[in-house]
Amino acid sequence: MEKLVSSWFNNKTLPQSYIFPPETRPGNHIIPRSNTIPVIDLGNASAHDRTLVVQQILKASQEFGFFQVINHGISEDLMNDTMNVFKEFFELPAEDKADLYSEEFNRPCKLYTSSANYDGDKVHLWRDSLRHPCHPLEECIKIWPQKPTRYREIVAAYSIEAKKLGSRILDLISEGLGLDLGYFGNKLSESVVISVNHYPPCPDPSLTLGIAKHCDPSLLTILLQGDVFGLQVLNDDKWIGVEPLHNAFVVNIGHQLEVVSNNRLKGAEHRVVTNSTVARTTAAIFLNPSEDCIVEPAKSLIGADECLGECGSLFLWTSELGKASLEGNPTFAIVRLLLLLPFFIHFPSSVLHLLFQVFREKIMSVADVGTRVEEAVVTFEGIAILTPSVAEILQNDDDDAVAEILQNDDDDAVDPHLERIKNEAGVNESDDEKPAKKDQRKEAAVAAAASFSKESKKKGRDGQDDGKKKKRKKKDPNAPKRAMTGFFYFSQAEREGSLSSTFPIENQNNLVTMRTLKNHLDRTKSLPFVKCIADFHLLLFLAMSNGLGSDVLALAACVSTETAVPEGYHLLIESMANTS
Ligand SMILES: O=C(O)CCC(=O)C(=O)O
Ligand SMILES: [Fe+2]
Repeated sequence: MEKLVSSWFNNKTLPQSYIFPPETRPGNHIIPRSNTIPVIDLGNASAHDRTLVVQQILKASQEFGFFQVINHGISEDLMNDTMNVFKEFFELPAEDKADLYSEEFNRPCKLYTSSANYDGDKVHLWRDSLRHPCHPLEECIKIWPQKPTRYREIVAAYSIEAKKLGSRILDLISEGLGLDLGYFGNKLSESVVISVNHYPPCPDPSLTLGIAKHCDPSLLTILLQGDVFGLQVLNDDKWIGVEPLHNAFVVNIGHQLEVVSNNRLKGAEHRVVTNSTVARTTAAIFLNPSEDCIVEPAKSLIGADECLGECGSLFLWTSELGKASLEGNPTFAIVRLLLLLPFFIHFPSSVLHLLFQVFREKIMSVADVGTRVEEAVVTFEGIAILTPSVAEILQNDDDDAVAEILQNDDDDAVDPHLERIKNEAGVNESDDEKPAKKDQRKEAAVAAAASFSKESKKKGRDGQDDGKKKKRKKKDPNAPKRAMTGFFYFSQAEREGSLSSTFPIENQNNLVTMRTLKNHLDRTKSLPFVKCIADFHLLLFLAMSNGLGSDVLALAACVSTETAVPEGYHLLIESMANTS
């Protein structure tokens, strides 16, 4: 509680831990506040000008990823009441807020400061935040703050209206994209979370940030920004200040909408600067897909030249998006990749798991996370586990194998991943989790287990495709421990940290060339070749260079099963490296 900026900021100079490095701090130059971000009059949307409004929204979403809406149908009184009740909340005496303060990542309703991972912050953010779910209301409202006394009543009314507004805007977007009306309804926008930000006056706004540069991992965000300036959007490499407009909402496209729109719409990076005179309070409503929702590009938006599942298009897609944001903050590039990977990949599921593991580790290791990265990872994991390919496997697979995996509780198991699956499935679980949550987790674990069992049945122990179903033998308790499959090998290796992804990631400071490849091969030459190439970024680099292209799939399969790389590929890669 004493870590909250609002608990200690008075009369202090800016502590070192809040000072951003020169390249990311706002500095002293004045960012113009302008009305460049389009302002769209939704009052016109119901009349004959609907098509025009649809076009304006689409254009703004493509060019800026941001727009403001006026005449949106939410009353001025409700907007004012909501803003006031949030301000009053932050002004409450400490003892009235103490119960809500938490540093626990998963606590659904919590008051916290800086990011969701205060101890992991490289630099702290100059903000306190109250965050909680808003839907379904009857369930959520019970955990909301009880003070100020009108909090629940006002925020309930507000969150219902904000969700309705979000759905209206999503309907206009679906119309613009040529999708069925209601395409974004139901699961895609079912989860509603509010994040109330409070930025106290700051002793030196040039050195710190309220929120570091980020892109929202939501589907759509609706922001009540009040009348104090602070939000800036990155456009064409320049920061634009978003002018606070009376009675307007700021709307922005999140990562999930980028994915569904197959990158037709873009989620822009934005940040929050502080000021030295007045506190700023804002409330962002995030419309997110529900946990069990499959998020994928709408079929009708996939062009004829974008062949899903082909390695080439995967890499094209990701590298294009990746490069754009690598220039700024590599974390967000990784998050983008995470969100996109499952839909563009037909790697065997074991390789897919491996990639996820590597990415996850990478995200966690990039310290400059700004905010919300963890949430993106959580969202991603929900999505990843329910990728269409896994769903398909589930439909066709025999349940015996899955059940057997889940019920096998002997603890000589050498498979850390299996342990994780079992834990996720609640085997031996004695906690008091809610049954619905448990069911969801179980489903997810069954999906993960099914994908594993399918792969291992298909491939056999030695990684060769034998196509035949093996009869399961009864287990001999004295038998030696079985060898690990490639999949488990990597899970284990990752746990022990030996699957460190050492091949450099291309970004503006790091140009990855054939020379880089040569250095990497020289450094790892004492290892079997398959281990030298067991690195996602190396595989990515190979896929993007002329010469290997979609053959990288075959290499990835060798990596996943830890089988020898065919001599031809080995020689080809060596000779590519030697051209440096
Ligand atoms: O407070 C603001 O102006 C923006 C907040 C924001 O970007 C967020 O909560 O994701
Ligand atoms: Fe944001």
